[in-house]
Amino acid sequence: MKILVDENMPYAERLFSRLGEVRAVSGRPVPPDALNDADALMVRSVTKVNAELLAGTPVRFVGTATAGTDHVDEEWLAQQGIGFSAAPGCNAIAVVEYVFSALMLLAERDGFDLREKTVGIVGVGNVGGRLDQRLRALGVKTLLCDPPRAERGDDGAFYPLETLVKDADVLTFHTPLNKSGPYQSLHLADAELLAALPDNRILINASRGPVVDNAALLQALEGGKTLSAVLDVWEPEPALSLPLLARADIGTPHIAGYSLEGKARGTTQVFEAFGAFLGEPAQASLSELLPPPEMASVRLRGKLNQDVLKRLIHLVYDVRRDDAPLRRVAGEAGGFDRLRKHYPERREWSSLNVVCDDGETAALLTALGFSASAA
Ligand SMILES: NC(=O)C1=CN([C@@H]2O[C@H](COP(=O)(O)OP(=O)(O)OC[C@H]3O[C@@H](n4cnc5c(N)ncnc54)[C@H](O)[C@@H]3O)[C@@H](O)[C@H]2O)C=CC1
Ligand SMILES: O=C(O)C(=O)[C@H](O)COP(=O)(O)O
Repeated sequence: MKILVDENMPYAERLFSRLGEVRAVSGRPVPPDALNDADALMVRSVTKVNAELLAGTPVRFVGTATAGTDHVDEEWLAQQGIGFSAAPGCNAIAVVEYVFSALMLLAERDGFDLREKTVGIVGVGNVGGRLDQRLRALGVKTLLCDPPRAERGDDGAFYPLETLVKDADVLTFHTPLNKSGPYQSLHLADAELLAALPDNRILINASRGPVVDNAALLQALEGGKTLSAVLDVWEPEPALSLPLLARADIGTPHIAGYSLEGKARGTTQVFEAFGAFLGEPAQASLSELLPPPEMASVRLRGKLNQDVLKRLIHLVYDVRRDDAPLRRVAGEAGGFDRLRKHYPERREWSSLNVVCDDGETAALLTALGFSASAA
C-alpha cells in the first residue's frame, strides 16, 4: 500500500505509516511521477484533485485535511469509484480565534466596545456556529444568514443577507465556495453588496477568496469607501492583488485555520477515514501528537474587561504576526506559499490555562474556550 501525503500535513508520516508505505511530496504541484504507483493521496487545499491529476493512476482513495472541498472534483471521484474524505470542522476553532484576534485589534485601534457591535455571520456551519456561540457568550449581538439551514428548518433565527448588510456592524463570511447552484457563494460580496454597505463597517473574509469579489472590493476602497477589510483569503491565490493587500486593514496568507490543533485534527480525521475505507480501524488522538504549548499558564487578577480579554487573546494568537510577513513577501515569487509552508507554531485558546481569582471571570473564559479555573 503506497500512500502519498502532502509534505505540509503535520504528523501524516507518523500516522499513515501504520497503514502503508508513506511518501511526502509537494502539493502545488504534486510531482506527476509520484502518482504512478500510489494507492492513496492525502492533500491540502492547494492541490486540485480532478481527472487531469488522477486519470490513469492507481489511486483509490483521496483524503483532504481541510474543511473546504472546492479544490476536489467529488463528482468525478465518485464516478471513478475513488473513495474520498475531507476533515469537516477540523480547524473551525482556529478560524474563530483568528476572527476574534482581528476584531480585538480593530476594537483597540478604533476605540470601540465589541459588545456594542452587531456581528453578521454569513454561513453558520462549523466555523460560523462556533463563532456565534463565543460571541454570544461575550454578550455580542449576532445576526445569522444561512439560507440552506434556514430552508432545512434548523433551529435559530436566520435572516436574509440584505438584513445583515443593513444592520450588522461586522460582516464575516464563512460559507463554502459554491461556484453555482441555488446557494451560490461566488462573489456573494459583489459590487452591489459593497455599495449597499453603510460607512464604517468591517468586512471579514476567512472562507475562500472568490466569496468576495476582490476587484469590486478594491474598486470600492479606491473609490473612498470607508470600510475596514480583514482578508485571509484572496482572489486569486497565491498571486493575490497587491493593491488590495495595501488597502486591507489586516491581510494574511490563508492561515486562519492554521492552529497546530486544527492541522493535527485534519490529519487524524483523514487518517481515521482512510482506515475505515480499508476496513482497518485506525485511531489517533491529539494528546499523543501535540507538544506541550510554549505558554501554558497565566494567573489573572480581577474582572475580565475587553482590554484584559484582548491581551489574553493576543497572548495566544495575535493576527499581526501573520499580517506583517505577508506585506513583506507578497510581491515575491513563491512568497505566499513559503509563509504557509513555514508557519510558526500557533496554539488554540484552550492550550492556555488561566487561573483566575474571580469565579465569574473563570466561567466566562471557559465559555469562550480557554482552559480557566478559579483559585
Ligand atoms: N481560511 C481558512 O484557513 C479556512 C477556510 N475555511 C473555509 O470556510 C468554509 C466554511 O467552513 P465550515 O464552517 O467548516 O464549513 P461548514 O460546511 O461546516 O459550514 C458552511 C455553512 O455555510 C452555509 N452556506 C452554504 N452556502 C451558503 C450561502 N450561499 N450563503 C450563506 N450560507 C451558506 C452552509 O449551509 C453551512 O451551514 C469552508 O468551506 C472553507 O472554504 C475553512 C477552514 C479554514
Ligand atoms: O480547511 C480549509 O478549508 C482551509 O482553508 C485550510 O486551512 C487550508 O489550508 P491548506 O490545506 O491550504 O494548508
